[in-house]
Amino acid sequence: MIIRTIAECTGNEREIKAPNGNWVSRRLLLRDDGMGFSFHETIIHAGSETPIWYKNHLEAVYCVAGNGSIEDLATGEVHQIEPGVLYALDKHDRHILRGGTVDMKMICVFTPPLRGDEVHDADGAYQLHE
Ligand SMILES: CC(=O)NCC[C@H](N)C(=O)O
Repeated sequence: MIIRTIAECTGNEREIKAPNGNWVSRRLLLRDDGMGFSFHETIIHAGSETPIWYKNHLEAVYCVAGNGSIEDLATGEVHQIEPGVLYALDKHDRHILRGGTVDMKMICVFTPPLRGDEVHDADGAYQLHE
């Protein structure tokens, strides 16, 4: 059994900050934990705008605090995000994630699991690692 706290994933190699400052991700479960997915708490900063395209991963995201929106770039639809809202990128959906008036706290699950040091590339994707 794995027991891990958010404090243990803060201020060390499990905490990854976006190079552009838009988000911080605390990675509670990673590939080496052997669960088959990774599990993160991500803070999306208020007012930020991040184009994302996880072409190599599926991601589910559940909002537990704050507000913002997600724009589906295939349809142009914009969905508001607030606590209790989940979105799942089941089609590797290209999107723009926007922070709202206050920081958003999201719980994120990735499959395949992240190794831990990933940051977005120019397309807003994470690379796959062997
Ligand atoms: C919601 C989202 O994808 N934000 C970017 C960071 C990502 N969740 C991560 O934890 O690496």
